Amino acid sequence: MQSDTHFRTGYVAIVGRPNVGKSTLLNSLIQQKISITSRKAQTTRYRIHGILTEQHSQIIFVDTPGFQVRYKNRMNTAMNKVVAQSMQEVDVILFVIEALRFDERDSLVLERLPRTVPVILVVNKIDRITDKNLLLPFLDEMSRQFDFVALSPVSAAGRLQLGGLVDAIRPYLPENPPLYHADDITDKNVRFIAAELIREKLFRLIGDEIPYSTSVIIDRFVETEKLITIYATILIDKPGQKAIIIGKKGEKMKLISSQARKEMELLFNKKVFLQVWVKVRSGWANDAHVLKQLGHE
Ligand SMILES: Nc1nc2c(ncn2[C@@H]2O[C@H](COP(=O)(O)OP(=O)(O)OP(=O)(O)O)[C@@H](O)[C@H]2O)c(=O)[nH]1
Repeated sequence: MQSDTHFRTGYVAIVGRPNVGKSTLLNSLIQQKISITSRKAQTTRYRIHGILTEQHSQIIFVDTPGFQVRYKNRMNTAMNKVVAQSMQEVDVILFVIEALRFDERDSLVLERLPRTVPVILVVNKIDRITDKNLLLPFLDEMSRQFDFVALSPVSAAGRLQLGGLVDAIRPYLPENPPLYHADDITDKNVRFIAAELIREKLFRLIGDEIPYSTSVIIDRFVETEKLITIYATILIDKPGQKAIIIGKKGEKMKLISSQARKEMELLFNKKVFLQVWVKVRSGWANDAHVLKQLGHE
């Protein structure tokens, strides 16, 4: 039997430009839907821990937000700070790019990688490659750009070669006992997860009309033995956005609430009563008080 002293536990940051599949990768690795995914860019706003516990190791993933370049406000500054900070503190960095694609936005992230932490290049979406002969030269070219400790081609969505990625991470984790119970999937509290689920439904069901500056606050979260009661508010910038979110006869809002509630019930394994309001809060992304409620400062 292997002694406990050989158990490895460490922190891993997932970085990369928006839309390369960081959230999908995290979800596939921990096989739980915690981090928000969407076809749109820049939907991840928080630092999220996903935990993968195996027989001899525990990997604590930090899902960092995409680099915010579109809008300049306090929210983005706070987020960039989170990215920089989480990159310094971890044991391994996964730098995620798309297969056969490396543009200046990837390059911007690459330039900001610390030299003091081992970096694994994760080449995602390999399921999309039609000519497999192109992969090797691409990996070769990438390995010239930075001193990666490993190159790991995967498909996060297709769950291809994820075991290889975990094997590449493991040697760089320090020998430590596990920090979390094996059943823990995240150290974020349930209020946060509830807010993320509502936000994901917003992005999925409203489409392009909904700006990225929209956010969700959980006003009340009461859990009893049989039921969780949640009151949430969707904060929007402009009064005009309210009608879009609520929809004709409240149809959109109903759909958002009921889909979010169903997922919460699955995840929390309990009946959920969910009430969602929409409020206009002009310029909220610059409001220090709101940022604090969202856990940014
Ligand atoms: N074909 C394919 N699509 C993928 C794969 N992984 C992710 N995607 C898709 O790529 C899109 C972006 O994925 P996300 O996981 O939200 O990307 P992200 O990097 O977390 O994005 P931000 O939150 O904007 O930083 C989604 O539509 C995913 O379904 C993959 O392995 N193959």
